[in-house]
Amino acid sequence: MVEKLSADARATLLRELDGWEEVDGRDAIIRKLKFKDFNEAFGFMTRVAIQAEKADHHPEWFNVYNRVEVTLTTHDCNGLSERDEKLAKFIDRIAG
Ligand SMILES: C[C@H](O)[C@H](O)[C@H]1CNC2=NC(N)=NC(=O)C2=N1
Repeated sequence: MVEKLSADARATLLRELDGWEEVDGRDAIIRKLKFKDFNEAFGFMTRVAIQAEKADHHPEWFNVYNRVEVTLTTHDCNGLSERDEKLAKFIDRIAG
């Protein structure tokens, strides 16, 4: 069972993260990233995919050439959980 973050934990998380925004109309966060080219973007996605599979927590994402948009939420609790926190922090570490 996965629990939603408390309102406090959620607010703290949004302050700690780098460039994430709340998604309109749903309990989710999105970060829009731009890379030098497709190779850099896909390299990033590969690293996130390996981490996501390990943690059994998967992003919703969109890619065109050098742009990647990552949306995080936890379907199992219909909102943000510690799983999103961990994956968002991983993404911030590797995105620089
Ligand atoms: C059965 C399996 O553990 C679940 O479906 C996992 C897989 N990946 C997931 N990813 C995300 N983003 N949210 C989930 O609730 C989720 N649940």
